[in-house]
Amino acid sequence: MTVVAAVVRTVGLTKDYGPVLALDALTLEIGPGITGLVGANGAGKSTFLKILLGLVEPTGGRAEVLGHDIAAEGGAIRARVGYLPEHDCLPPDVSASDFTVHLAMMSGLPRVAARERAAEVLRHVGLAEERYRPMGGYSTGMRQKAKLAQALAHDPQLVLLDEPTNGLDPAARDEMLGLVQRIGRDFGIAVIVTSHLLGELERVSDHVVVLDGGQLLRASRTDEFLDATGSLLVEVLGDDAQRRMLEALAAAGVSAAARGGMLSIDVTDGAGDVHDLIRDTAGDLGLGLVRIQADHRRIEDVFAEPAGGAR
Ligand SMILES: Nc1ncnc2c1ncn2[C@@H]1O[C@H](COP(=O)(O)OP(=O)(O)OP(=O)(O)O)[C@@H](O)[C@H]1O
Repeated sequence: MTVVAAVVRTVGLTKDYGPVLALDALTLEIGPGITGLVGANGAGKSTFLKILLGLVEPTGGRAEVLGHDIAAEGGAIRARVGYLPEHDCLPPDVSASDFTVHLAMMSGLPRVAARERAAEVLRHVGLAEERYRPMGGYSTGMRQKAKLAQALAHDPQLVLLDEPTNGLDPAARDEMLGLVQRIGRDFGIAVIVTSHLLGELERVSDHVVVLDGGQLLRASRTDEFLDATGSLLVEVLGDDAQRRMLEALAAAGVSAAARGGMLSIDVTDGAGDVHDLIRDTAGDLGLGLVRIQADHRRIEDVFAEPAGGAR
């Protein structure tokens, strides 16, 4: 059996910025693959990534990245890890090509190899055409791609992506999530990607880690996380559709509640049976069944539950 080493391991990792406790004794292990790091604004996600890179010093605890101790081996870590920072960091007068070549050379690649590598990563992120234009004229989506390209320039084993979908419209967001998925699945690079939206990360992550107030709220495989939701969202159309559907389901012993224009239906006792029951009930009542979908948990719902894992 292959033993898969942890990509990141922390023990009691703590960071206070004076009175603000950004990370509160965080003990955590992150494996290979794509890990979504989720939490509300201020939960400590950016601080966590910056500590792993040696950009911020912890006030307590310890951490290892790819088996290297952050306190003693920052150089070795930065040589193997790529970073997409949350905030804008691109010089406006420089092209994505020059920027990426420059960073690849700073990481130790000779000029010719750096040029080849930059062209390759810029093509991967979809900036082949525009790569010679100054980045000041780029759209937000293009800027995020340029930030992603520089994170990949030195062929890292792990990339830390801080809110890569921030400020993107839905199409650009989908494209960025597709790129994140390719980096993890096709290139075999471990990815830790943050967002304040669980919904978008569950699509691409193998694992999800939820931080709240600098503490670990939950860490599990994404499919376990989704299973734990235990409910379906159902949309029905017709006269007084929601009330009639709720009554019929209650009579069949299934608990359900109205949520916005949808019904949230408990399926903890067997999703297959409940699917059939919903379809048949809507049919019997002469209602149009528009859709049945898994009830995707929102971050607020996770925070509303007691800490300590799945229900
Ligand atoms: N340099 C700093 N000085 C003082 N407080 C800070 C500093 N950086 C972060 N904080 C505080 O630490 C807490 C955690 O911030 P952090 O940026 O790590 O969270 P986050 O989950 O990444 O949120 P966001 O997405 O808003 O950046 C917040 O309360 C923040 O205000």
